[in-house]
Amino acid sequence: MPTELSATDTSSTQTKSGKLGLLPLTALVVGSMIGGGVFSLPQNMARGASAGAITIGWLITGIGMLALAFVYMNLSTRKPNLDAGPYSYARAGFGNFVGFNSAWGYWLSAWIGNVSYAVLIFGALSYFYAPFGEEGNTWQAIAGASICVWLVHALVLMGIRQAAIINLITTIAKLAPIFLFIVLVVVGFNLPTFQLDFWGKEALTLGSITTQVQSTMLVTLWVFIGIEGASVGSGRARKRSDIGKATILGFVTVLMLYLLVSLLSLGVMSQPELAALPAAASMAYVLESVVGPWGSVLVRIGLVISVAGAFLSWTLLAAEIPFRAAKEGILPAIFANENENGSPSGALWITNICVQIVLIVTLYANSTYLALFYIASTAILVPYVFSGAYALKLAMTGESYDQQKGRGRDMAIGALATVYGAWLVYAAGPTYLLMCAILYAVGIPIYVWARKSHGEKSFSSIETLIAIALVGAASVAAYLMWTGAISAL
Ligand SMILES: NC(=[NH2+])NCCC[C@H](N)C(=O)O
Repeated sequence: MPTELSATDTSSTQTKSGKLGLLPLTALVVGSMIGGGVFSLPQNMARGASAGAITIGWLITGIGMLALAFVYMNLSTRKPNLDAGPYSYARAGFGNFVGFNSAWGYWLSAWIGNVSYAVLIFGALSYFYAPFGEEGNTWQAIAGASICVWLVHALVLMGIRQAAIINLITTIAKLAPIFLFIVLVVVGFNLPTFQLDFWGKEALTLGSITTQVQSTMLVTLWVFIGIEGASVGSGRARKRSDIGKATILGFVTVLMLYLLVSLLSLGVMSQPELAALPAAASMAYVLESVVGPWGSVLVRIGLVISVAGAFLSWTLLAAEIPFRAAKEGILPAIFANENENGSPSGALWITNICVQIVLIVTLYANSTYLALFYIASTAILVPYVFSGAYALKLAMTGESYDQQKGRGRDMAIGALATVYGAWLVYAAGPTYLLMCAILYAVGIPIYVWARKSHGEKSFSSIETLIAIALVGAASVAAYLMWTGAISAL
């Protein structure tokens, strides 16, 4: 195949079984990002921000996330052997301990996100069976969620993979209600409602524009998680040039859908009204106010199918990442156990036991979908920031570049993605960062255990410093939680 010889790209993965054209590739990109977040966007965005601030929030996210999308696209062609996702990039660029934290953080985010999915599904079902509760965290909901978790667990142990047919059904289930929502809400759109307090100056609770924009950042991050998976499909592209096009096309499509869902809602209900809606499945309430109860039913059915599909994908991923890391000696060997069906059973068991524990915590702490996905969003920042930084490092050192061509551009993209990541760390705010520090600190002994069992040294001198800082932050966090000064859940 001629593509194999093209000058700057070192990848050979694109040439294998060139199958997918531009449209299916784009669908793959779209599908990897849209999951459950979109169904709650109207309330989640409006709860702390006005229409003006929300627009700025999407603009910043659009630029930052596109940079990240390019980073992954670039890295997947430049380093085709590093195919275990963000974790392998962090490790290649910054050593074992950073690599470990990247895998650990990605794993945390994946399964905590799944807890939020479980709560979201049962919250949506409360319309049909009230005892589940609008937040999906009553004992009935948690019992139902637990049963579903172990059902999916059993299916994956039996060797179930994400089948094309499941993908197709869930893609239709998520896109159909979104399109219909947009069309119907355009009809119900009322310009004066939309223009009401456009910058949130009159609302006493919203604060400055920066504060408002900041309040949207964990939400916009959440709905774009999965962007790192978009480059995974690149190995199946028919034409190499389609990969870039599909990434941009898919990305812009998703951004447009999110923008429309969140902004058009502000023309149906005012910002304070939206903010007062239940956080989970708020799209259902908005559509119901335009077309009546069937709108709510439609959104909820779409949500359940879409999120169930996403739950399965993220269960597979949550097991796959630690499985790979364990195979490379970065996590304890138990994560690398496989059963006779070729499923990563060790990682799967550990993951779903964690999911079960946090589901129970959710019941007692009365945690919400919002709080849970805020933690999942914050947790993924480490793998994201280090992916950007790795792309930046490659472009700066010239490693994997045969010539100067493209280095300047890649440096800019890597820098942009890293800066966006750093801004997100700031925007996440101390509560969620401290909460995550505890979750990351728990990983340290596990890392030491993994290295010890391989008879290897755990930390270099700089890694020791990182570990000490992490333990320090976690201690502060634990103390503050103990005194009740912070509570994230
Ligand atoms: N279970 C997870 N960790 N999911 C993360 C993906 C979130 C996805 N972007 C969504 O909007 O739903």
